Amino acid sequence: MDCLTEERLIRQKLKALNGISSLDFDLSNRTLLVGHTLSSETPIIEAIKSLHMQAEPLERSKHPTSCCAPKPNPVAAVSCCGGSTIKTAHTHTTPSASQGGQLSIFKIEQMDCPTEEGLIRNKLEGMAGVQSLEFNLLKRTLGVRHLLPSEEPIKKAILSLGMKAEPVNDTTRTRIRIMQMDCPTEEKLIRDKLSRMEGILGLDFNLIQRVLTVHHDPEVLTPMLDNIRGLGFTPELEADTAQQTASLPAAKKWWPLALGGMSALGAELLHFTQAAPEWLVAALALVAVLGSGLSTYKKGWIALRNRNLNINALMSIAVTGAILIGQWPEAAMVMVLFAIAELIEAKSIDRARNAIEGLMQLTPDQATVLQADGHWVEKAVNNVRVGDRIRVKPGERVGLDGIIEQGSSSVNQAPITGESLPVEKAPGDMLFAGTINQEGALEFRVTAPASQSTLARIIHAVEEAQGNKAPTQRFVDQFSRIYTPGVFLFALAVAVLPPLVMGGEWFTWIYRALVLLVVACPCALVISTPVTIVSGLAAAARKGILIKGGLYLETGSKLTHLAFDKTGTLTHGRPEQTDYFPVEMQGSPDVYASVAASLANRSDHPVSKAIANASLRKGISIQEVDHFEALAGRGIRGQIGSHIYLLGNYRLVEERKLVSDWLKSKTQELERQGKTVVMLMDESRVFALFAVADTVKPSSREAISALQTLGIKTLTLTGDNPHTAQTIASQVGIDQVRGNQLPDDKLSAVKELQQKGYVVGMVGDGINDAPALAQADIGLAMGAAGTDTAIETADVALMDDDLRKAADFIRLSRQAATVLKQNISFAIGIKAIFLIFTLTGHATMWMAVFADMGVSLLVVFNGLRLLRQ
Ligand SMILES: Nc1ncnc2c1ncn2[C@@H]1O[C@H](COP(=O)(O)OP(=O)(O)OP(=O)(O)O)[C@@H](O)[C@H]1O
Ligand SMILES: [Zn+2]
Repeated sequence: MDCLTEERLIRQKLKALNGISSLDFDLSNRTLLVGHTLSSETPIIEAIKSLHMQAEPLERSKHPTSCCAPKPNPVAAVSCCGGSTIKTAHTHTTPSASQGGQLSIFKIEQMDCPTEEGLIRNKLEGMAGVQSLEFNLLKRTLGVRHLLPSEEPIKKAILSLGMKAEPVNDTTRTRIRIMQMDCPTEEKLIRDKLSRMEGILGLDFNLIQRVLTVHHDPEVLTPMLDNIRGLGFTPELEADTAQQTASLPAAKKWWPLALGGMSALGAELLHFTQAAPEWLVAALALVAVLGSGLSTYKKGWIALRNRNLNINALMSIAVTGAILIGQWPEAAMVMVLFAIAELIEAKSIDRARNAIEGLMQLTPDQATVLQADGHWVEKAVNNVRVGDRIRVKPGERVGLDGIIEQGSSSVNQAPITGESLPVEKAPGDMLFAGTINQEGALEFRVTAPASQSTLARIIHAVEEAQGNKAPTQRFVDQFSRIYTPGVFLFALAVAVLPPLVMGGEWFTWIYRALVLLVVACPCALVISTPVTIVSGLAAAARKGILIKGGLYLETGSKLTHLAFDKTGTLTHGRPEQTDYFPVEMQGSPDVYASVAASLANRSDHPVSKAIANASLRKGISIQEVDHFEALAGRGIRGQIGSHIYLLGNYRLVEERKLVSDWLKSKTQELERQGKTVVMLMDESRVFALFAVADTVKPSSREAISALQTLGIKTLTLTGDNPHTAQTIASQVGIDQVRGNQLPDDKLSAVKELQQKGYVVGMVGDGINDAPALAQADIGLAMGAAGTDTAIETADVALMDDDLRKAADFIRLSRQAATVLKQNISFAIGIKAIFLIFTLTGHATMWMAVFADMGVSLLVVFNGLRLLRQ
């Protein structure tokens, strides 16, 4: 547990347990303090285990606020407000036996459409020892969590489906000799560093041989070596490195299909004109079927052997059937049309896939790096290290993430934020890989290796998102699992029942049954959904909206409420001090200003920053602060000299019973002007009053009205006081306001709406929003480009600070939902029509294939339309 993702997971899991009163996360120490009334810690540990994390109890809490006297036997006792400190180990990169399974990742080149997914799922799901499967059709990888002693049975099972599974771990296992590494201290250092890296799947230390074996993604090799060097070690790659690069699938030959097409046309023509003997027609048809359909037959046979009725099996049966009843030209035409349809579909899916890969090509391969001797050298970006200094010329694309050290320029950040209006950048500002420097030369210091740049992380997240299925996708998968066998059985009945029972003609009814087989193909349905979702995700990414899965893309269309926090979301989050009133005069007013500034200087909270900055600008001196502490939702506390001071809001003054009439009316007056008031006090007196004011972002107003046009109810949940909150809310036009919200209040506000049946999104940026963001149906993070965690933890990450993107997201979601609905009703509608036509004898087989192909193409193109958004 070392990032907000895990915090969120655990929070959601434990919330469901009865008897848990509080959760206190400390990510930096990987500890979690649980306040609970449970008789033992076992349920907590079990719950965490179910998340694939390992929790070890450290001790009973000696928390000062605990109402319990220390117990003689702290472990056995049941306490009224027991606290348990639990240490969790981050294990999702190196799974251990204790979580019940091992994760093997395979690359399967032939697996790129839902047909293959279904085939593999059927085969593996029933297999003893297999626990769960995770498909990623875009990356063509399959993750299998299992209890098997080796990966061989899995590989075999996949091979029996005609596909080849390459274990990802084996393709990139690198042995690194590190001479300085011979004791556990060094092991821990390296383990800590590397296990946090993306793309590292496992670490094996051999301290005797001083060799570290790493299972990793090929592209992280360089940054990994750099990280090891960064720890002061000299890694040497072993000569016998077992590194193989997975071979690309051979390009499909086009001539058999062309030959098949010509032959099919020829057969049809000869048959129609009766210009040639029937055996020639049959021969031509056979050439057509074999030329265009051999691979369909192969795949169909494999599917049938595995008792799976996929499209290939259906087509093989239909075509064979047509041949058996002597419909040669028809069989040929059907097979050829089907092969062409498959080809076009594959190309269309590639287009959706490439839309994401296209994002990656935005970064240049080379960067100009400053050498120790003062020269500038062109280097591959993959070899550039964190800390290197890079130069970008005007008009050049930035190769890596970094912080500007020299020069100023305007930068087009559209590849990251989707906003093509250039942004002014000066020393100290972040620069992102993939963005375009416009008129000035810039020099910057690299802050992340190429593989970990913001853009790389966006692409990675979009790729992962594809594995996170939308509800519609699940529905379609399930539907097609029933639909296909259903129609198949129906076709069987149509073939035999009318001739047997009603004296129908065998030929007619068998033919109709064969047409039904073609109609039974759920291809259009199955294919349109992922294409639509991927297109939606890619279109969003290009606009600077990172959606973390089809689920959120779809849920976005159902949102009824959107909640915002105020600071940094509606406002700029950079308040300025506007007023200062010393309450008690003792010498110069600067005395209290200095005390307040000293405390404030220690905090990152925008209110504190404003107060510290105001004093610093006036040249007021800052003093040493001891025992500094943040008081959530209230303010801060610290010791200066021998005296303890507090700086915080009215709630803090009330709690210390230091309220006076003057203070109350002054505070309210300032708050009504939209200012935030904090006071400097100790335990017995209030010394001074400060007011700070934040400005509303011009885009917020527009964003709120755009949301209201979309019919979304807006509401503000803020830790700030209700008066200020109300003033700011009316400036931007927000419907509802709740002030004085502690993190838990924000969470219950979201919950309350959800219990009324609403679908709630929450936009926030601060720590105080984390619980509410987790509770919301969709948690949106703002300004994600600059922060590491936002991209990883939010459900939807808006790359810049522009709230209008929230409206864009909802609009895109609704479009995607519409396209999904259109596609599904269109696909099912055409099937229904054909069902009737077939039974009444109006449909021929090739019409069915033609219609099926037409529908498939239409729905795929309809899905791809989202890309152009
Ligand atoms: N470190 C701090 N320094 C000064 N004042 C603080 C500090 N922390 C909290 N406060 C006071 O407590 C109030 C609530 O703080 P909190 O962090 O919960 O919300 P916020 O950041 O003001 O608003 P939002 O919830 O919209 O982000 C602040 O408005 C401020 O008056
Ligand atoms: Zn993690």
